[in-house]
Amino acid sequence: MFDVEYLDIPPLAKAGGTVRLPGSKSISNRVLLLAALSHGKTTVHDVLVSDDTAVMLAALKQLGCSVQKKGDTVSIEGLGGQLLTKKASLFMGNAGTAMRPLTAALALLGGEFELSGIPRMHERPIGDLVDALRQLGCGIDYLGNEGFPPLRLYPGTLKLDAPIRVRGDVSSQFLTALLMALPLVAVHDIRIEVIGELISRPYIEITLKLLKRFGIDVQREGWERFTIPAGSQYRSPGEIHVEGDASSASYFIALGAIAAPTKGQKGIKILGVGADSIQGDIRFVEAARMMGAHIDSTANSLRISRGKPGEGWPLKAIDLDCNHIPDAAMTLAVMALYAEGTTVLRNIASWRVKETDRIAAMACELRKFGATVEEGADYIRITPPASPSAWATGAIHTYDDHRVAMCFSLAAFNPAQLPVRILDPKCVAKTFPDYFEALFAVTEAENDHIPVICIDGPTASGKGTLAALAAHRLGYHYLDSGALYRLSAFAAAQAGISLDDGDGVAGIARTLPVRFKGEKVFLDGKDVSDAIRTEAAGMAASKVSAHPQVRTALLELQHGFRCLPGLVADGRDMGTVVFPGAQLKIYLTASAEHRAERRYKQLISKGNSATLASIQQDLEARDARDMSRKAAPLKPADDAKLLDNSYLSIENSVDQVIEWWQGSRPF
Ligand SMILES: O=C(O)C1=C[C@@H](OP(=O)(O)O)[C@@H](O)[C@H](O)C1
Ligand SMILES: C=C(OP(=O)(O)O)C(=O)O
Repeated sequence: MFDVEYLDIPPLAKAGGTVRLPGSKSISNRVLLLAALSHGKTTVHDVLVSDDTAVMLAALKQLGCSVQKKGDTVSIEGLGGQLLTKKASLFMGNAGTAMRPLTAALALLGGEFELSGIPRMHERPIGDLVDALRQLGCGIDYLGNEGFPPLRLYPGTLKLDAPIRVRGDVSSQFLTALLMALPLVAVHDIRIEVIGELISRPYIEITLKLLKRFGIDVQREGWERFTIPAGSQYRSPGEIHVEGDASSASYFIALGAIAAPTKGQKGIKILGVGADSIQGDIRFVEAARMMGAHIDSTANSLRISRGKPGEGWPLKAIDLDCNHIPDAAMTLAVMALYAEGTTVLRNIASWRVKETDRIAAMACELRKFGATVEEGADYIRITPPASPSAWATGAIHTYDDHRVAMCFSLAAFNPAQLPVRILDPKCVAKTFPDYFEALFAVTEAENDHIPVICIDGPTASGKGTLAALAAHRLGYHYLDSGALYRLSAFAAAQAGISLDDGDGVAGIARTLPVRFKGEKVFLDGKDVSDAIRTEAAGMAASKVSAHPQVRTALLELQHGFRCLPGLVADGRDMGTVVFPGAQLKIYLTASAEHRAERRYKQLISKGNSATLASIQQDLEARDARDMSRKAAPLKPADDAKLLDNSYLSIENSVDQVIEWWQGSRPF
């Protein structure tokens, strides 16, 4: 997950490859709760691992359920409809699929419970569900605003003979909650009547299908009346698999529809959902086809490619009732930026009461790209920028809404080739923590568009720490090029090659199996961070780096680190030789005294003996050697910014780098 303040996505050009989707949120949370309510043990495979399922699992544990989790497999020992814990304070985050069904189940099972969430959860309606549960005799108080969480539940006297009426026009989750909870108390037939036009109907289909898997056969008449048969009993299916998330699929379906294919790839292949999906959002496929996407499907996979010019590309605008795909429809709003004509998405009033007011949010953010947007109480009308030059870009505010973050990443394919900034990208953790990693794995940018920040400077200037921290702040990759020389020397020595043998060392350097993780370095999977950071290894590195053959061999290896979304590279010739076209070059210095002092402290803290004077002497000798060598001598690039950190803390140095970087960005 990108745990950064903002993520800058460079202009993207192509897409291709295979995406394996995380598990469906709607199925995961339903199955976890049903497993907890059933008799017996249920093993759930391919469960979604995200914020929304984490709050559900935490609540189930608090309620006394035994939960074993190993990766995306969860085993739950069901409570068999009996709560072991009758008093708890449960935090539901912003998960509607946890808040609403747990409220109903706990209200009916009886006990003293408080259910709360993040501030936005306390603005998301729950009054219709509370009204229905109060008809049943459940004890429920509002702890904040009337009609909204947080709630206090307490035991009441259940009245189950009259039909239960529930409104269906604000959220289908209220009906889902009742359908999942009422089997717990179905001593005789229980009737539910839906008042008002039921929205988001396919989610009720998911509920009914999963209830069936757990032994409950709900009878229904259209969308108005549902009956839970007397004597219904939850039975664990033993093992159950969760499909990939069809709403999450929408971003990659859209990607295949708008991106030119990468060489050798036939568009995007999605594994985990397909024609057999029980999720309503699979019908996003139909909408994407209407807009021009080519989509083939199997039972549980999809393949998407962009239409030929004039036959599906640019996309065609659509006018669509999206009530059946409320979540995935947000993706259509961004696809509309690439369509000819005006797209209208209708019957989406529920957008206003989700993670944020999604109609207002989408309108505001789409306008940042130059689109003309009209919003109504229950629709949004989008006309894209008139020409490539009319496109603009901006920092996309994400309102703690995972879908806003995910769908606007697709704006990086804009024809003006502008980068897109996603603020607070970690909000995707609600349903797809590794969304951006998955996106970058199947997208390509033109090489020059992938940003590189170079930090060059003499030994002990602190450039490694600075570069690693700057990379961390920006979510960029990090290349410690000095380590490559150290690694080459280290690997050559291990292979018995003399450091004076330039060709021999170059042969090793060309295929170094190296990986950086923070400030740690791995060679062939082994952590060699300490082994290559000794003074001796530094001297050896300086020696091998003087061989031009070694520098050439490492050049290609270093270029390979320029990957999406960007790179921070530190070394001695990053800005002058390796990445001469880098977007930002910094030459970091500090006085020899300061550098010697830092190195001295480092050595002493590691238990080594050293004298300040000898360190300073070595350091000056190394500077002289690095600056006077023929191949890529150490010097600032002509366009480098000079940063003397003799009197700066590391935090201040990072802030300075980020400030310069920000200054070069169009946001
Ligand atoms: O039942 C479900 O799993 C869901 C129902 C939908 O909500 P509404 O019924 O409130 O539209 C949907 O937006 C939400 O992401 C998940
Ligand atoms: C509306 C959504 O979430 P929730 O399950 O919290 O309602 C969503 O995921 O788009």
